[in-house]
Amino acid sequence: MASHRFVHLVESELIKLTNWKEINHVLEQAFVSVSNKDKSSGQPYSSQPARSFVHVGDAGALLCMPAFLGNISVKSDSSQSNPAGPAARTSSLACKLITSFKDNPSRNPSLPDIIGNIFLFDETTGQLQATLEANYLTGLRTAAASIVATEQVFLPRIADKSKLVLGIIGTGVQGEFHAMGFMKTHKFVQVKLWNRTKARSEQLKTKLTQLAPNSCNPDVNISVHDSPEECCTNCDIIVTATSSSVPIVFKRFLKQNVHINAIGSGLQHHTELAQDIYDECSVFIDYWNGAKAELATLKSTIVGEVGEVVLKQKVVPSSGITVFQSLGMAVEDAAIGKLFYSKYMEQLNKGH
Ligand SMILES: NC(=O)C1=CN([C@@H]2O[C@H](COP(=O)(O)OP(=O)(O)OC[C@H]3O[C@@H](n4cnc5c(N)ncnc54)[C@H](OP(=O)(O)O)[C@@H]3O)[C@@H](O)[C@H]2O)C=CC1
Ligand SMILES: O=C([O-])C1=[NH+]CCC1
Repeated sequence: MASHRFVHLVESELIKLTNWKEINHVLEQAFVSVSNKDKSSGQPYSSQPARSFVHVGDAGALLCMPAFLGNISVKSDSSQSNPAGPAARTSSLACKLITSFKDNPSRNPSLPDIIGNIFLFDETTGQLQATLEANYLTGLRTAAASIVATEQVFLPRIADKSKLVLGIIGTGVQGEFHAMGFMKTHKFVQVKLWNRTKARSEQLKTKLTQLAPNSCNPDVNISVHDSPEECCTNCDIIVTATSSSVPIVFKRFLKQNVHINAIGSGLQHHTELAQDIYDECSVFIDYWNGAKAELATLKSTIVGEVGEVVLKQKVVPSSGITVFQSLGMAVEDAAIGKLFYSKYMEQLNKGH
């Protein structure tokens, strides 16, 4: 067997390699890959079954998320050494194993709700190439998925993009990654925060205030709110990132043209928003295979996959409420795993 080098990438290493534009670029391709049914089209393609769950009583679950992602560029055309040429294409074979144990944050000492690793394989030989700690990467890729979905589904209908207000409902790990990713890549005049435990949204406000000078709007106003209603008022874009099994956002809280990225999961993956929102909105999803399994009880109009929008196979509404119902999918992990591994190896080969 050919010898090969195996690496384990820990969070401190991954933090140094983080670039939101590159992450959004590979996430967009992950979306495209699941909607592209024509391998010869020159677009990314993928193979990804619905993920499997092993439940540990009521305590938690182990999720197994394998995927193959073909014909992706980990660098955008503009960021490669020869920007005039097409970005080099590669592929990624990966499996994320991740546990979710809802009581972990309240343990002493506290532990994350989700704990995972991405296993990255050589796509020619099948050898294990790398393992990457996946708590940080799951935060990044879930936020990037919401950012790409917002760009595709919502921003085309907004004429003036200079006065946007962002609301974050649930300022845990995911809420924090979403606030940071959106502020790094889009201009907001205000970022509004609400969390069940208020101290946690105050802490995030402090972090975001420090980040603001390096965000798209150094003068952004960051505010903490006492109720989900107060937080959602006047928001253009909302992120719900809680483990609530009962609705916390209702239609009466919302502006007419709002876009919601609903990423949290309680007993079901669609419990954070009230039925009166689902009765009226257009829902976009990450992948049909997952939605058939995990959104079977959702009563709403599912328009299509975000990748179908990128490929112009589905049209987005020109007004009204839109929801990106994010389940999270294995190709997102395969994409971000390959991006970070490639960047790490490139630096290693340059002798850094
Ligand atoms: N779609 C996707 O791709 C992904 C989805 N997720 C899901 O996102 C959610 C958040 O994950 P993460 O940020 O890592 O977890 P954290 O434990 O860091 O945060 C959980 C958040 O949920 C809040 N919360 C929990 N229960 C309730 C409730 N009953 N009412 C209101 N708020 C509540 C917590 O508030 P408090 O601080 O008061 O406890 C906290 O803000 C989880 O459901 C997770 O499964 C995670 C990864 C990927
Ligand atoms: O996609 C993902 O990694 C997860 N979705 C819910 C918990 C973890």
